[in-house]
Amino acid sequence: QDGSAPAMPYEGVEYLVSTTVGGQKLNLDFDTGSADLWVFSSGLSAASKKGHNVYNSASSSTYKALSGYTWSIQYADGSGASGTVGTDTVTIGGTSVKAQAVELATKVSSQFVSDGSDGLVGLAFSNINTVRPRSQKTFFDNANPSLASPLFAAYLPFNANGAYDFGYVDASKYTGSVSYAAVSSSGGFWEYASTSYKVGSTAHAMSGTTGIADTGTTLLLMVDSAVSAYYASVSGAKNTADGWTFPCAATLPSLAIRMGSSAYATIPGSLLNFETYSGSTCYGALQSVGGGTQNIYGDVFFNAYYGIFDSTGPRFGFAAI
Ligand SMILES: N#Cc1c(N)n[nH]c1N1CCCC1
Repeated sequence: QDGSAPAMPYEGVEYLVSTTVGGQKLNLDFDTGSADLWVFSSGLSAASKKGHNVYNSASSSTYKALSGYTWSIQYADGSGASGTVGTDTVTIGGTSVKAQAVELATKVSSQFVSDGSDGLVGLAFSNINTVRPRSQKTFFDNANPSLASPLFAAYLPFNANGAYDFGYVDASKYTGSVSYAAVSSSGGFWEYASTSYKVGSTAHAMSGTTGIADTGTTLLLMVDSAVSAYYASVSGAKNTADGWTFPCAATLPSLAIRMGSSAYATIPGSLLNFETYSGSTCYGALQSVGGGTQNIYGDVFFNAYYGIFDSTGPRFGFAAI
């Protein structure tokens, strides 16, 4: 049951995909960095529901409660949500899963109330799903057996409509050839070795570092050694309390990231200026991951590369768009 669903850019911070849950339409944030499918539900306070589409299990004829099951998730950015669980039919583009675990939010943090999404579709590995007493499978894990090829792909062009393809690689969405990085899923992420990078044409080691392909994060978050080396080449760059800024007039070098043991993915300088910070000062799309040795390659990466999440291996494929 292959299919493709449009992904609409929202305020430059995420891409939303129209998804039906029990016949009810919601705009969900597809997140390859987490593994819970959760939705704004009728059980939320009126204040939390403001501005959102809300799923009401009582009006779905195909909803089944999972009695006594709960979920609670905290994201690295401090946001979070929690609630109860049931199953329902979830349809994304042409791909449908009956009895998909749907996590009903009865509490959401303020970041989600002011965000454009009506919930998330987690597409990381099911071993990090938060449902208790028994963890639940992701939409991709459930759909996988019905797909022609056991994979899905993310096409997220900068400030333009993109797509998530399920079950096939769409050759019309990229140029050149696909390179692959071997994935280790033990941490629950689409994680691969990422042990060097280039600022412009100058290569630097980044030993012992990995990267995760994370469509639920907006920016490129990397270890401090790489971020400092990058901005050392940008005159006027400063590390402020809010993160790295630089003069908007600066010419930004490209950043090539080694993916697995093979090829580099090159992010052009044009994609590394995220937004105006204040006046003629701009804010970088490359920021510090804050600690540890795991880089988070978010939407900015996907603005330059079609990403293929292939459960054979598993492996992560990338091809320039
Ligand atoms: N923090 C964080 C985060 C991440 N690393 N992947 N997805 C995230 N979120 C999805 C919704 C809010 C945060």
